[in-house]
Amino acid sequence: MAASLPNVPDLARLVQSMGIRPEMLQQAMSDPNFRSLVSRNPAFAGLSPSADQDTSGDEALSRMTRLLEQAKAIHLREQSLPPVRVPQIPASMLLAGFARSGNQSRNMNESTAVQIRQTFVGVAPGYATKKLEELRRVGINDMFVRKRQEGAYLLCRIISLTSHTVSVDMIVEDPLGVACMLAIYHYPTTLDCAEEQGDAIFPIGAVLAVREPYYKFPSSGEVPFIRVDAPSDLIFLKSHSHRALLNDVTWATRGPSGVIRQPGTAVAWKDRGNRYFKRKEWICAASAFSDGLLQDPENHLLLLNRAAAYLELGWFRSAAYDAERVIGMDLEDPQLVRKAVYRAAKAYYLSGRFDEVRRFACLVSSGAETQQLCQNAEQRLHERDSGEYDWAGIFNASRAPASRPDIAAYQGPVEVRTPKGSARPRGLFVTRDVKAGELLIVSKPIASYFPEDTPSKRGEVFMSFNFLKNTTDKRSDYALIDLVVQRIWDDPDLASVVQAMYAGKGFPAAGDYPVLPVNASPALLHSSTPCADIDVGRVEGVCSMNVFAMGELTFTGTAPEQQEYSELDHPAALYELPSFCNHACLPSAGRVFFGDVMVVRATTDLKAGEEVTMSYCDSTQPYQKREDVTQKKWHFACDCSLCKADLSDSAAARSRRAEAVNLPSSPGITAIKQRIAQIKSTYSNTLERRQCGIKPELYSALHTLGGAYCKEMNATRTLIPAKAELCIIAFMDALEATGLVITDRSVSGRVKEPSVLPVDSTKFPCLAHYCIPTIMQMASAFHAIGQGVRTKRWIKVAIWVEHLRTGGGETLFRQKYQLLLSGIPF
Ligand SMILES: C[S@@+](CC[C@H](N)C(=O)[O-])C[C@H]1O[C@@H](n2cnc3c(N)ncnc32)[C@H](O)[C@@H]1O
Repeated sequence: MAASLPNVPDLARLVQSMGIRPEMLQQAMSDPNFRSLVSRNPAFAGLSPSADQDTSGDEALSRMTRLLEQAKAIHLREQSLPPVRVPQIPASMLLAGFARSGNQSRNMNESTAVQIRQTFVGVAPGYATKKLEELRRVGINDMFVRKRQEGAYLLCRIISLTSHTVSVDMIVEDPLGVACMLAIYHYPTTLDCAEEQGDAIFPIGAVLAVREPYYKFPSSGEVPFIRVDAPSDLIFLKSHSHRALLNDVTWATRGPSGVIRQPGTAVAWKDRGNRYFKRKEWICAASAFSDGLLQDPENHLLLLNRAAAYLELGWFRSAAYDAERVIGMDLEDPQLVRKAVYRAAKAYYLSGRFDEVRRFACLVSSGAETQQLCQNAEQRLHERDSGEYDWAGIFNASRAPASRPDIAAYQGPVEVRTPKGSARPRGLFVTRDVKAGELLIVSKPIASYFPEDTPSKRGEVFMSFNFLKNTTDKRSDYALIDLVVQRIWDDPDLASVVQAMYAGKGFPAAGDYPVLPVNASPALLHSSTPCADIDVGRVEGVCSMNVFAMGELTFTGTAPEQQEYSELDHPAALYELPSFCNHACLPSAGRVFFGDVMVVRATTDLKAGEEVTMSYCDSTQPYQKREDVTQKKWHFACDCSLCKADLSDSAAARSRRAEAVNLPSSPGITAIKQRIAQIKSTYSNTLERRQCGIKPELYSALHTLGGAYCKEMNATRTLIPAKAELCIIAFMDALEATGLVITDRSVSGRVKEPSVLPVDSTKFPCLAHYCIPTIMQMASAFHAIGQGVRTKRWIKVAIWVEHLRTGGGETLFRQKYQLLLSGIPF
């Protein structure tokens, strides 16, 4: 039964105005993830799904896939049609319609408003690289719809307030008075900004040049609009150099009403900027200070304040430049000098240029805050150069929501290269022999997103259709693209790094890596213009192919501070070095996250020159599912030792195994045992299997069996030692299926060598992260039957595995598994 549209006034109109056809929404409503969000929203009261609407995960997935396919078909159809000219729509009509829909969304009551935000990834038509002076001016009526106007720019001015869904939209007019809607995507900080902030960034009356504009029809509707995907295509015509372009321009209309008078002096701009700053509207503040500096380029207060705004925006290069300029002015006021020194030091610190921070340690003019930064910088330099970290302290700090630990990045014995004389693609390799557990990389993200960063708008339903991956993405996946654009805004070297990263099929080959420093101007000339043209399409590709969901593969029990995220939004980040790591289902390296910091360690001994691989999928899934992920999303066939072992079994055996794994879960021990027997019978004793040494599907089933014994005893609240032993044996079998070599399988009697671990500690299990919960449950079972020595020995095994996986030894282990350890005297 199809879900009916929610009984919320304006929703239907809102949905329509966003280009979402009602039937598309109907289909989305049949997805359980989507519905779970909706059902938790009071605005959707009356829409709670009834039992007969429930669908299995697979069914929901195929519905979402159909929704995506429909959207893609509309997009492709539109692209296949020839460009057309359109009849002119009077500006007054456009303005009236736009104001009506804008007012509706502005007037929505925050608590009951339903906002459906739909967007697409993979539709950017390109980005402009030619300077404005090299382009010819066109008017709106000169443009064709469904066409990017190459070699041209549109001169226009804003004549409406803004409206905001995913893009910031407004009505603009050209000098002839012809109007159209302009939609700006990916402009820094606008994804979740308030309407008023949109109005301040794009104020009525502002004159803009849109380089190589793309005029298009909306996904539903007939009124075309100009879509700006690359925010660097947009130029605010403010500076003297740009004013020259306006000299011969006359405007046919008297201009819009509602223009807010611009400050006439640098001081007035400063005051305006300070007001924005207080409201944490950093980009508006930076723009106001920049405008003031256009009038008075040497104004130290404007430079100092702009440095503070840039720090908030993550534009550290320009923040340091502005602050250094103030330091260079030798001001007499010691307080101002102290501020300048601190802001410069902070900019270097936050951009990881810790050596630069050192410079400020001996300055008489530096205050206590700077001195503290200098001390911290010494600690960071030690981390960066030695790879020695206080992991327990970092773990503690990373328990806070949206944590971004203050530590240095580290590049251990690894390098990115393309293997010569091999079909292997470019990847990450060790430069010397390393041991299992050795630290390879500590990576701070290029950009990271936590749902907590943006206080969620109640009732928001964010749908991002990704045509590059053919997936319906989470809000985080889309938000990450904007954050990367924001980071690139002020960092030309980072732009080259992104250019050098894999962006997926359909993009020009990635550039060389490592990248050479870019010869660019030392800072932003104005906050509204990025340091380089931004290839947004490539940023989308890079984010799509390299995003990491932070927090995956961590297991600490259910710690109360662990944040629960909706299925539609979760923490996500983009990293530099880890993105060059190729995949293996049975990888040579594993990752853990401390907040948004990714730590990569070897999971096996590696000889110099061997490849560092990580798993892109759940390695306990059967071959077919893993292959599906690597082929469909990444377009390659994995040839790791696990895949070789699986392929050495017959195709029929692999199918039977997949079938057994996919059987609906049954809690009964007999059923689980049957499934184990079925799975076991599908593995052949081939050379490849023996070399690989693991049976992940069997691990999962045996772990479930051990858990079922525990559950049974918990349910009856009776401890039956014989059953506890069966449970322990199942867990041991499970651990052996992950490659752990157990040297003492005894479950009762005297322990012969209590000080020796009951495992071969020269053989580290590749699937270490799966082992910990199993070992901990087994230790609990030993504890329950009064086997104190065995309990301690197995916890020591867990510490050994966890240390090699995460570092931090017993101290970190105790903190991390506090909850699981509670009740076990250790
Ligand atoms: C995240 S990138 C990894 C780094 C990439 N090789 C590069 O040059 O930047 C993912 C892409 O690398 C390639 N790749 C990753 N693992 C692979 C493997 N095991 N075999 C072949 N190609 C692989 C695929 O093209 C995949 O889409």
